[in-house]
Amino acid sequence: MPGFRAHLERSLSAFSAIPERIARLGARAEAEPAPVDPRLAAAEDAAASSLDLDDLRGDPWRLPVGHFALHSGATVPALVPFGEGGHLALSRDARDPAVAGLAQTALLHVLARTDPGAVRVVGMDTGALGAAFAPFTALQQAGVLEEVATDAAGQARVLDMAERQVAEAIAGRSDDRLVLVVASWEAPTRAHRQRLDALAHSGRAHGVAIIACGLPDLQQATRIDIGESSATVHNPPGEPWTTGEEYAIPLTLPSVPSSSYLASEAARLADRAREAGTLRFSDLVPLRTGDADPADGLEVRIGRDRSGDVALRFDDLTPHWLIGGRTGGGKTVFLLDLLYGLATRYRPGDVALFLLDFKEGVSFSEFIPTGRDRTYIPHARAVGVESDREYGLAVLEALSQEMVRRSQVMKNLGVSSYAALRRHEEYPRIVCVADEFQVLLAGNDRVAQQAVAALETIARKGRSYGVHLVLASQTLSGIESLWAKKDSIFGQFPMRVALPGAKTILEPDNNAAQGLSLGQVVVNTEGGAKGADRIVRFPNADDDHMRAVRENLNRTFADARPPRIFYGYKPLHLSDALPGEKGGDRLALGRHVDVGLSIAAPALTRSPGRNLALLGSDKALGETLEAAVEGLVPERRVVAVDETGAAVLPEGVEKAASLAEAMEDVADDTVIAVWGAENHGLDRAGLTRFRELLRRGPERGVHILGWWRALRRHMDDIGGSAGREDCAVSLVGTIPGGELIGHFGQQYSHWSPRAGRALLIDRHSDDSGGRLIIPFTRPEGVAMPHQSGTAEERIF
Ligand SMILES: Nc1ncnc2c1ncn2[C@@H]1O[C@H](COP(=O)(O)OP(=O)(O)OP(=O)(O)O)[C@@H](O)[C@H]1O
Repeated sequence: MPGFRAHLERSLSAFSAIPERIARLGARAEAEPAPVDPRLAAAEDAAASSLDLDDLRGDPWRLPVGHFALHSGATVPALVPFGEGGHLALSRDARDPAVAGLAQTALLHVLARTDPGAVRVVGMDTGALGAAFAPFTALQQAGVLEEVATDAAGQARVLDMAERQVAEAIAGRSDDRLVLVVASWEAPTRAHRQRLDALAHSGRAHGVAIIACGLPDLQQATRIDIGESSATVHNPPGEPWTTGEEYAIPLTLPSVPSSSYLASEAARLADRAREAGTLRFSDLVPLRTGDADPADGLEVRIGRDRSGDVALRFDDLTPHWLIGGRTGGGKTVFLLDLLYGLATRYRPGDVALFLLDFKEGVSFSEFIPTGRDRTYIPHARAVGVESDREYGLAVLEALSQEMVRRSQVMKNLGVSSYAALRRHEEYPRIVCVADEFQVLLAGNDRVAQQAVAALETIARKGRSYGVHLVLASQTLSGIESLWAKKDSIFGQFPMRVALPGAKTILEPDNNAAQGLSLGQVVVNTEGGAKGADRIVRFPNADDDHMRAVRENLNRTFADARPPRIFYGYKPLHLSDALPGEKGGDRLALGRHVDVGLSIAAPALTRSPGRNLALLGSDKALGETLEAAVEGLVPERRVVAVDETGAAVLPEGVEKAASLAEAMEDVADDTVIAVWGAENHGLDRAGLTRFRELLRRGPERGVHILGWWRALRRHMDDIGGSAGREDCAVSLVGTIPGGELIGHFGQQYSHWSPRAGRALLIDRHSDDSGGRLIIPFTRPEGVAMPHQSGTAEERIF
């Protein structure tokens, strides 16, 4: 406002001439009241009337400190420069009610004339235990008055905060101001005093303004000496009012404000701050759908800090993020803010989300269709709910493969960055979020090792191909595999997001996350380094708004497919299989734990060894055999032998009373399925015949599918290691990996049985170590046949 500034300078220079004239009156002026020189009075009045008091009073950085009484009897408000214009230093501390009143009024003056959030306040009152701030409880509750120090530890904290403010301003990360009000300061230590002086020195230009009561010698301050009946104002540091040291017209301090006035004004300002600081989910996540360009990075608003809205980026500088916080600290909500923000800013063709949740509970249910709500986020390509570690690994490996694919395309196009690739091909940026990712890396087993390797590849190279990781965890301390690789992997995660209770997300010497409240987060884009922190407030998620966003997205992108969902806890049934996934020579056993949940269906071809052994005592394997058989009929002739008495045989299956009967004159293209094969009751000749069928059957379309509840019995029945190749496909249930080594080999020792999963070993495939599958089980509600006592007796 150059006009105003020029006007002010003119007015002030007129005022500054007055004391000079007083000075010329010499000693007479001091000795006894002289008759007023009418020219002086006229000059004072002229100067006073030329001031635009409305403008001056509206300036937050002109503190009202009382008024000057002119010789004519008129008064003019004293408004001293503050902030960049200097600090304010009063000769008495706020235990003097007049001083307290002045400091309190000055503070309210600043807050009332600046935008909410533009000024933070901290205080010290060690001499009166915070009494000077008592009327400002509402401001404290609203977070405007951030801390009042009443002891040495508090003083240190307040000085820390002010120093951080200076550092942030110097680094260009904040443009708000911090007002430090020292109401009283009992016996400051030398070190603390030096820190205050340093703050006074550099704070003026870098965002810290001090009102110092009882510290008249503070540097860079307009000093006011308070006498019994009046006060004297010294020259403001940046704006001399007079050629002398002090301003000769005495100052009358403002009358002491009532505490009820102070409290009601504080409450008004607190309400205003609260309202302005409340960021709603709908502010971050608009209903309309955006089409921002992902070429140079993804940007998403996640909340607000002191200087306004905060947007974070996935780009070359912050390609991968690490998020931490205690349970209940708001991690899920933060992720919802982030992901819904991305989904409303970018088209599904430009951003692809892969969401993995390794904890119990359904964090990502807001992205997928459910029974009650068919809407979903079309950007989500794959969602793992209570994911197996193997599923997480499969997703990471799929992302690595996608990077390889993109690298080949980029090579062909002669480009070396994702941004350049986007000029030719519309590959989406990929954001993969793994919640409680430490589960994936727990221990030092095969999955952990492979997951670390995949993470490392993506972390190192993802930025070039537009692939980004967000790893979230309640704790990082248990992640042995990752700690071992700490430097190599964590170094690739410059973006650190620390929620309340986060321990190891920031550097060990950085305690910025301490004292965060729910809804606040520390964002640090320098790998958690101390001093690079922004405290950001993010909104709570809103179910109704999320649903409205999903509905809108589903309307706008009606062609987008729903995400592939992996429910770690849900059983699968053959009835969910697509027509092309079963029948013919496909033996549908379940689904692989992979990104596409591909069908696990070994082929029953005429090659040697194409027989199946289901191994383990869990009843679910019997149900898997039921599904396998059901998938074959009616295309294949199936003869079933149930030695358990518990099988539910599908329609169209022929029954045989025993394996011996089933093996009589077997026609070509016949499948023999046996439940409880260890109870076959074959004699020596029968066993020979059985082994012969295993060996020679497949070439004429005859296959044996058998469920053995004991591995040793299976090994004996097929003739030990000599018959191993005759049964090339095995589905292993409850048998621990250690017991598999003898028959299958060392590479299967990793298998640890668990409910709802089985290990598919196909000696003719390339999968070293087998593949984890979710075997098909019997749909609930299928009646068990009457169980005969004899059958039961034979099992146990
Ligand atoms: N910004 C916020 N403002 C207000 N309330 C919030 C905010 N963020 C989270 N909450 C509330 O805090 C509670 C816990 O949040 P959330 O479920 O996100 O935590 P979490 O860290 O994911 O916990 P857990 O890991 O145990 O699931 C919820 O009731 C949520 O509504």
